[in-house]
Amino acid sequence: MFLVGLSGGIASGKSTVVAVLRELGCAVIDADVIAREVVQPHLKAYQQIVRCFGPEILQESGEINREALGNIIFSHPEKRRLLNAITHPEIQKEMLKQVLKYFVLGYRYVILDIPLLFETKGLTKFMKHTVLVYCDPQTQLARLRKRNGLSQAEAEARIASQLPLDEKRRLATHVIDNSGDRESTRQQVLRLHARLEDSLDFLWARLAVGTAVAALGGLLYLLLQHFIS
Ligand SMILES: CC(C)(COP(=O)(O)OP(=O)(O)OC[C@H]1O[C@@H](n2cnc3c(N)ncnc32)[C@H](O)[C@@H]1O)[C@@H](O)C(=O)NCCC(=O)NCCS
Ligand SMILES: Nc1ncnc2c1ncn2[C@@H]1O[C@H](COP(=O)(O)OP(=O)(O)OP(=O)(O)O)[C@@H](O)[C@H]1O
Repeated sequence: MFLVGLSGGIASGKSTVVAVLRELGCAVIDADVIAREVVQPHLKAYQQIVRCFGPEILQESGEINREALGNIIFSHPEKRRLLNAITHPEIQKEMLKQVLKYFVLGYRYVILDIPLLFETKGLTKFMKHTVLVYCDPQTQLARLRKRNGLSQAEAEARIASQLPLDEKRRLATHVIDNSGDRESTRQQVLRLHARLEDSLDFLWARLAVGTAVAALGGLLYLLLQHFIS
């Protein structure tokens, strides 16, 4: 089994690409979804967040007010580091559990959608492939502002809280450019999917060659034994 790390920048189109991969039957684990699950009331991370950020980041229901927490952490790097230190270990544990689940279910590769893949030290070494969902800076800013209803300054602060996409682009083994329309992105995802499936064929071919060589070696050994004795 191998892992494929998928990343991008905020609002660069990761979910849009993942939707196509899921349609194609791929197993995908979404770190943003897990990040929401691990901060449910009464879990360890929830209690730590309330202790560090105070009850003002809670909704009346007791759940975390994500908008309020986002406003704090995207404008204060030290608060962001604190939130990351609380949530990331829990997110990583849950992701590992889900990888094992897919392994047991017989999936031969799993796609991990991790927004901070390239920012998190040592994470890419577990990935056979890394995919960057790229988007040009003006389009990224416009899509983020529109989706989240943010001012120019708020959107820029969120983008600046991550490594620039041009830098991530150099670190990835595959790039999907989502600056254009959805159909152009879909075509690129279909090509990526074909390559992932091809690398599976390559793995099976290596396994088959390895088995054949071992079998021939065994046969040769038996023949030699027969003729020597
Ligand atoms: C700050 C929070 C409450 C904002 O919640 P909200 O529902 O508004 O946004 P959502 O979770 O859907 O994230 C949207 C995008 O923001 C970016 N983002 C989220 N957290 C961070 C972070 N700590 N640093 C930089 N970018 C981040 C990512 O690109 C992500 O895809 C939430 O993102 C959070 O709890 N973040 C900390 C956990 C984390 O690092 N998540 C990223 C996946 S590992
Ligand atoms: N090719 C496209 N053309 C037009 N709009 C798009 C395109 N791709 C994505 N969008 C829109 O841009 C916004 C961001 O896309 P998406 O949610 O896929 O990004 P993301 O990287 O998953 O975001 P996040 O940072 O929240 O995880 C969404 O409102 C989406 O509908």
